[in-house]
Amino acid sequence: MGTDKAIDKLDTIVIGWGKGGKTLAGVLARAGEKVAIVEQSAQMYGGTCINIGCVPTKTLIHDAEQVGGGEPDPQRFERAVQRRDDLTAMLRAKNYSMLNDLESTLVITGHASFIDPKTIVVRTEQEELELSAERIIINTGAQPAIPKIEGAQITGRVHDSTSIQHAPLPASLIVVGGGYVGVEFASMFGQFGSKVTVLDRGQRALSKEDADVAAEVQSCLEDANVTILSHAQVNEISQDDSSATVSFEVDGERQQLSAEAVLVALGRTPATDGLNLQAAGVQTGERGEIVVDEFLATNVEGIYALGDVRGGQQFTYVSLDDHRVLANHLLGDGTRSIRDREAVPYTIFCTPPLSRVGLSEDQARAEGRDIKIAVKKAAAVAAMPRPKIVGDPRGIIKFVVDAHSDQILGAALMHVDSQEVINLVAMAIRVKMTATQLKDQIFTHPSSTEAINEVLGELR
Ligand SMILES: Cc1cc2nc3c(=O)[nH]c(=O)nc-3n(C[C@H](O)[C@H](O)[C@H](O)COP(=O)(O)OP(=O)(O)OC[C@H]3O[C@@H](n4cnc5c(N)ncnc54)[C@H](O)[C@@H]3O)c2cc1C
Ligand SMILES: NC(=O)c1ccc[n+]([C@@H]2O[C@H](COP(=O)([O-])OP(=O)(O)OC[C@H]3O[C@@H](n4cnc5c(N)ncnc54)[C@H](O)[C@@H]3O)[C@@H](O)[C@H]2O)c1
Repeated sequence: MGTDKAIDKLDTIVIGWGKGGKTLAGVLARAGEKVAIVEQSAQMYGGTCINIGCVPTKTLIHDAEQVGGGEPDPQRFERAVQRRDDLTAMLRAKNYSMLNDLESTLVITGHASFIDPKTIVVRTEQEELELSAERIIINTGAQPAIPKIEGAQITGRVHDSTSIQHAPLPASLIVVGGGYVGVEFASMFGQFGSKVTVLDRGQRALSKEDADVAAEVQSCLEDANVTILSHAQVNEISQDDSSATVSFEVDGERQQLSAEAVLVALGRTPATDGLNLQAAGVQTGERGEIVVDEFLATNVEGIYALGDVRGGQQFTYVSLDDHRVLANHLLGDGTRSIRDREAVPYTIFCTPPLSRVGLSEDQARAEGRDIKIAVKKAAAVAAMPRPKIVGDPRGIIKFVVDAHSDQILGAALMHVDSQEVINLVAMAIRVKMTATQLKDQIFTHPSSTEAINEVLGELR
């Protein structure tokens, strides 16, 4: 698929098919603009989320949860991989036609780089194309960070989050990095039967979470065949025909572990290499991120950036909201800004999922706030039969509330369906609902949401 339409003069070029950029391309085209979207790989129409990020990983996690541990079953894993591939192929094709079917949108498959502030060159499989437009929007996402660890190059038994999705089910796996990617893959492979060890340099697992919440996650990971080693500073990775070995230090003591495969998950770096931003004069920051103002404008007139490439929180829904800010700035009344976001929640899809919004107890205390806490293990919530019905009553539910105003400051929900319930809590925070008002809402039954009635009754 390449350039099958001729559009004489472009108004906007979008570089990279990320969530925000593709949505904005559609909005601008429907508003009458002539738009080109440039994506470097036909396997990436639709961007990271649907091809190598959220959707494929959550599909595998869902299927792993149906297995729930035991001996590795490669055939079952292969069936899950096939289901994932079918789903991502369907979404990729749909994404392609969503833009390509628009009369005034040109889809170009090739790698883009700047020649000057209004012009890019696109290297397709067949040719080099020069494209110019008054407005250029950069939405090239992020890529796995390459750590300064000897032997950490992605080859053979050493993987990043993309390559491991195409590797056979390992009997044993070492995950370097206990962040989102590390925890999700550890939990997933553990439930498919791999013996998993996570090495993280943090003081304890999930060190950004309160100790009681992190302990619950760690306990559920242990149920899933996963061991977490904290304070682990990885120095070297080596591999041969049969295994890979990771050398690391814990409190100055040198240790080694071997496994069939290693996953390196040490963050994602804004994808600005190869864009030749100097030719356009676009300013970047310390991590290579494109520097933008609150309306997503770069320092160069007519050039904007959105999504992971501009630094900030790396979530699909943040990239999507970036598109709302930019659309409002370009076509609307200009009142939206990335600074007006409040209570942005997140979910780490371990099993059961951990979802968070706002302040943790530790953060609230560090800010010197006078707070009340409500906390209960999910299994102890009498009026929440849903997790028991679906067979996983594990987890913890915690609310942090201002002792004087009764405003909800934050929540940590770790239980079945928490990825849904957290959105309701986030909205309650945004509309400034008090904890008492939220506690007394009517919720459906049997649902996971109704735990809120009981847990918020425990505030003290
Ligand atoms: C394994 C994994 C799981 C994740 N799970 C979640 C999750 O559950 N929930 C969540 O919200 N977020 C998740 N994320 C993060 C989320 O995927 C990203 O934050 C989001 O996809 C970023 O979107 P974006 O709009 O910045 O661009 P992307 O979707 O990253 O798109 C950028 C596109 O630009 C293309 N490109 C790059 N350079 C060029 C160039 N020079 N020329 C042409 N094209 C180029 C790339 O090929 C890519 O398709 C996950 C990420 C990973 C890696
Ligand atoms: N469910 C989701 O929303 C989801 C899922 C996956 C990824 N993501 C996004 O992708 C981004 C990247 O995820 P990630 O997990 O790669 O990065 P991350 O920043 O979340 O985690 C990296 C981890 O590696 C550890 N670390 C760093 N250097 C180390 C070293 N040398 N030795 C040992 N440990 C080290 C850090 O302490 C940290 O815990 C996330 O920030 C997130 O925004 C989101």
